[in-house]
Amino acid sequence: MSNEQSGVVETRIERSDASGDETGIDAREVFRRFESLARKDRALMVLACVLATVAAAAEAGVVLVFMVITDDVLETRNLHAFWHPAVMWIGATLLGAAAMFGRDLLTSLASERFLLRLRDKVFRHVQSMSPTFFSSRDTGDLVARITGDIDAVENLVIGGVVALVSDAAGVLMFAGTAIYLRWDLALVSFAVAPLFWLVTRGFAKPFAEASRRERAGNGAIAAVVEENVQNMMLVQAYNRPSSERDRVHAAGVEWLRARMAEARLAALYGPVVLLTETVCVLAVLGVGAWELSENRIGLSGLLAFAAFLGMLYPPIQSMSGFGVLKATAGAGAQRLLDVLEERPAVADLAQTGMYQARGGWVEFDSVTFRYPGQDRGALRDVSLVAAPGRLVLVTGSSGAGKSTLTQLLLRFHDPESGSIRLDGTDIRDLTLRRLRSNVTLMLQQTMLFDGTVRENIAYGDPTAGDERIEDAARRADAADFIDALPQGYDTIIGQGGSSLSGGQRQRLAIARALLRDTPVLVLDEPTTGLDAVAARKVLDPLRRLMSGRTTILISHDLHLAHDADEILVVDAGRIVQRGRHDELTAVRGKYAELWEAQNGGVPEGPAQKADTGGGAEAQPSLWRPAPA
Ligand SMILES: Nc1ncnc2c1ncn2[C@@H]1O[C@H](COP(=O)(O)OP(=O)(O)OP(=O)(O)O)[C@@H](O)[C@H]1O
Repeated sequence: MSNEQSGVVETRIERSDASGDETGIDAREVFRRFESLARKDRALMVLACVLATVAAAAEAGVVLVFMVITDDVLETRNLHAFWHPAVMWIGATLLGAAAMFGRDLLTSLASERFLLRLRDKVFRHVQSMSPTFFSSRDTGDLVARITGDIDAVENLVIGGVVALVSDAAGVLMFAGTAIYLRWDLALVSFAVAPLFWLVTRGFAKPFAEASRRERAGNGAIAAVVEENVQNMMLVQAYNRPSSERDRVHAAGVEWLRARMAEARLAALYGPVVLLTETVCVLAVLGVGAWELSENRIGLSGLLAFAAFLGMLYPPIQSMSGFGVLKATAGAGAQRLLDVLEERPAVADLAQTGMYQARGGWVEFDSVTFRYPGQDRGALRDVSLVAAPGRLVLVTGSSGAGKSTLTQLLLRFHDPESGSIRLDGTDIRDLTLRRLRSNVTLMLQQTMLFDGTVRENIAYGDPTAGDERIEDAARRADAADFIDALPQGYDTIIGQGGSSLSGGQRQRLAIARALLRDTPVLVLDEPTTGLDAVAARKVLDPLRRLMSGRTTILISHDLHLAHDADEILVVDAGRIVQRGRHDELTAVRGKYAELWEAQNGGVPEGPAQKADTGGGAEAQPSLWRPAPA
């Protein structure tokens, strides 16, 4: 699979040369990296450019007609000669207007389609990243990059290119017309035109820096607001609204400063350009006045030429402004490429091994793994075998490496050494899609979407009909509470299932997993965070879910210890004990300690919630029969 197909983008970025510097990347680099997305709309852009040229030609035609009117009507005071050029004027204006309409429409279409492709590409890339990528970034800032900074790139790659061609056509047409009308005055007007270029060059760097600060400020606001919205209950419960407001305000002040820097520059740019234009017009008028005194030009001819300069200079200004556009686009593109240049932790290669489903054998063979940038291995020389239909319980203190096991099995990372096999095939030889379609992951934090109950269950198998969805809900013991909801299966449950209790959310997740129906199941702390009653209610559905599947159950809570075919105790990345519950409680060791901490005669109540090692809290044993 090519890099493009897998959504992996080349990582090498040539930082900008002298014209770009640390404020962003060079425009050529922006084109090189993103031009391929514009290729499909090349015909649209060419047509837009042709129409832009027609519009410029029509405007130049208007100037010529104006000259005819000054020479043949005004100079000679001959009204009869007025009507023909007047009709030509209207015709040229209509043609120009139609061409401009087409140019703007086609440019917008090409721009929007480019944005659509770029957003899809960035999002696909983000989707290929491992959990470490997301934990090391501010979500709000990431969203701002995907939604906001892509505009900056489009402004250059599509809008900028059409505008440049449009302006260049205008300059050429008007310059040609100027030479045709008065070559001597035209040469004077060309000689002073580079002043515009000098002005823009002076503004480009400060504009780029201001734009970079503005984009970063925008990302920072999004990050703080997103974090607050996510954690609003905590903020309110801890009486921290005012300090959080201060954070949002501080980010807002930073953004305001950056916006004001941009506004100052923009406000200054206009008058400086106007001044430059005045100097240019005066230079032409000066030479024109001299020619007038020498009787080489008539007054009306000179005034008409001066009016014509009003048309020649705007496209020159606009072309010079392309430098500013390049600089600001470079700043946005840099932020986007910061995301795109991150490599996914695993490469999704074409399947090489001959995979044959054998019921879901999971094997870890001397697996060692270290998170990027960490000195200590999160897993060291871990081996385990989970046979089809068997339950392997992995327990241990917090930070021991239990969840890392699941991350490796789903290939969010690859081991440093050793191998993991599914049904005898190394999982690196399977496509991610094939691997993950064999494994269902259920996390402690139940992931639900803002949709109906039905949609959330059907996420496990989008092809499932109502009957299968409702059957899954029944087997997950969720049918009763769903029926009691105002609109039953069509009730919208809010973002993250916010209108449901923790136990209800977990039972929906179980229904979804039942529907998914994969041979391998990975449960990461399925009862942690639930109170004793809610946890007890999910045990039976969990057993139904695990029945007949290879299950790796990660848990501090030993509620299902008796069900486990094998228990692995992980400590500091190593498996320090393994066996069945009875065997492990019969010897003194880490497992017996964990078990006793939860069950060993500790009276019910707060004491039982002693931390089993710094992570999730232990809960009262669920093995005692529930009160009738
Ligand atoms: N993304 C990460 N980057 C760096 N280190 C990490 C990352 N995720 C986990 N770790 C480290 O790896 C070790 C194992 O973490 P892991 O989450 O597997 O532990 P755990 O046993 O599941 O803990 P808990 O029971 O608290 O969830 C810990 O020392 C942790 O700090």
